[in-house]
Amino acid sequence: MRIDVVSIFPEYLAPLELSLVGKARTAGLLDLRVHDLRAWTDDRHRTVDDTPFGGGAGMVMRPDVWGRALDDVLTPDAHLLVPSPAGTPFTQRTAEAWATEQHLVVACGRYEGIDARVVEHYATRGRVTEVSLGDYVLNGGEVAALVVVEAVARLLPGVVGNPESLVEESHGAAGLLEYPVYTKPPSWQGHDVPDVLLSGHHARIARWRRDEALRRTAARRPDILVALDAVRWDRHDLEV
Ligand SMILES: N#Cc1c(-c2ccc3ccn(Cc4cccnc4)c3c2)n[nH]c1N
Repeated sequence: MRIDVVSIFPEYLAPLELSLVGKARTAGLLDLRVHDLRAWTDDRHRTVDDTPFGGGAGMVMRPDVWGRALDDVLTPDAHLLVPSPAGTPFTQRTAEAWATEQHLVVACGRYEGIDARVVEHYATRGRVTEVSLGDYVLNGGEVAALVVVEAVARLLPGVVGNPESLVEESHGAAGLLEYPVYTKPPSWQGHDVPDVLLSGHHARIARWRRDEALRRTAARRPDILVALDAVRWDRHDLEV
């Protein structure tokens, strides 16, 4: 998979050289390219923004600069992603879908956003998705680019050592929040690891983990349970 990220702060994406994503790049599983939008400016001040038509506070990113950049970076099968507070929510399901793509291009806006005609134009030439991390306001699209790249890259075959671990994660295949995890020592600061986890009884451990995942999901994210109409659970077991 190839992922291109275009930003006026390319150094914001430096953390993607570390850890799992860094290893995926070294192993040739991910071709990640980060570009400085200012490379496509046409003036000595390397201007990327201008005042908004219709007035209002802040500045808007110019369509011509973005157009030159995206014309260079996009390929025929690319999916253009534009982080935005007005975008559709990015979820694990989104990450799973995008992990099957050949080429993702992330256009990181700043200021008050990118001139709307950029999305309008490239939607006539290929797939474009305005995507949001959640209902809060960031200063630009770079954090979303970090999140999308990591969430997608870790799903690529060969990136995560044990693919089975992807199934039991929060929001994984079962859709529930993940159960609590423990390691040595068996007792710490007066807090003991649940006995069942020390029992070696795999069926009981699996049941305990399932119950804990359900309990956590019911307590913290009842919306997920409502959405998971396939999940059959007994309210009495949850005592919630
Ligand atoms: N994904 C995502 C986002 C963003 C986000 C993404 C891109 C840009 C480009 C500029 N801003 C600042 C800005 C602030 C207010 C209005 N319009 C724009 C961005 C915020 N905010 N919150 C999210 N979940």
